[in-house]
Amino acid sequence: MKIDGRHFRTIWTNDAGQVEIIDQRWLPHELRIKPLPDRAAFATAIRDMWVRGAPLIGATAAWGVAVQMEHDPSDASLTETWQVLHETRPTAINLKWALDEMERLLRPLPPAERAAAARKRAAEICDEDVEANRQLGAHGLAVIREIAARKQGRVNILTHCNAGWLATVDWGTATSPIYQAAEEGIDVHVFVDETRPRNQGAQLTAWELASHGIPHALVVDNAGGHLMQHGEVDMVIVGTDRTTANGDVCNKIGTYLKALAAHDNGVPFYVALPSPTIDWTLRDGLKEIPIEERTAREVTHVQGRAPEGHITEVQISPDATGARNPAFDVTPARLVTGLITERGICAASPEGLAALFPERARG
Ligand SMILES: CSC[C@H]1O[C@H](OP(=O)(O)O)[C@H](O)[C@@H]1O
Repeated sequence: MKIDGRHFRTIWTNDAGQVEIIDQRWLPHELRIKPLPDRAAFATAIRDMWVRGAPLIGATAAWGVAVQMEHDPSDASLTETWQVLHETRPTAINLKWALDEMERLLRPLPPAERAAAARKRAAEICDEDVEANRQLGAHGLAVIREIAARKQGRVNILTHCNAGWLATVDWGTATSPIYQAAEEGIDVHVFVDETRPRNQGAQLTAWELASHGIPHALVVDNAGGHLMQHGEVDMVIVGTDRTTANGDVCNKIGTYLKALAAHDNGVPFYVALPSPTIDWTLRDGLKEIPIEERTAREVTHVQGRAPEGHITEVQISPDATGARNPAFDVTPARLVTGLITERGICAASPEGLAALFPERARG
């Protein structure tokens, strides 16, 4: 999407063929571009959330394999790279999807052919993500159009965390319908959950929407239920890091609470996802999806811009206070109104997903 009128993706190759990314840790205050010269840099970028968001994690991993094949295309290197990148973060299934894609392509090839093939496939994965998110956005747009027609007025949408273009290669998932609705002239307004502890909403989603001139308001994570009780939310739309074959949705911590509030107040709760985010092997998200536990420091400290203008981190709790930091939770399918995919919208159920992905239903 555009930053000050200039089109960006979140990951790209520069004129010298080097992979570069937006280092999202410094947004919204600083736009820092970083090269990723080797496998270690790719692993650090994913693990330390220079890049984050399920589709972008997958795309970054694919490029990480491609860059490593230019350094060492041996079988051992391919095996080790799968392992090194896979262990960076456990929850987003796109990481394993992308690594498996690269493994399936490269393993049968002679090592001498692997680097070129890997680079080609990594670029394809990025382009496929952009197109899938554009397509799912068009499907999600229909939901927003229907609400706008019914209300004959502003459509108020609540979203949690950042499932924007910064979480993907471009367009975003939850934000793609919003961008397309705004482009069509529909009056949309977005309540942006700050999304503690890392504030992806406050720092990333708010920055995205502000950059695109989309009306929005930042709210604390605990305000969503109140807004829904008072009829101020027409729909909730979020992304996901892994959705099971029966429609259970794993997403940033706090999503489940929004789904409960939406269900209690009759507010439609949609999840936007490209199909690499579906884990077809799982049917019980609560029991089977690994939930990443991140550092206590992410909870006990918060990052921001100091009055002097530099970015800093401050402690918000007593020295003696520890913290738990589960980074995701699972929303059961029964609380999900619909899944918005690149192939259309379906119920969060095995039947719904099978209707859109019959090749998967056949196993
Ligand atoms: C379109 S996937 C976005 C998804 O990823 C985020 O997690 P993180 O920032 O920790 O990578 C969050 O769960 C978003 O909904």
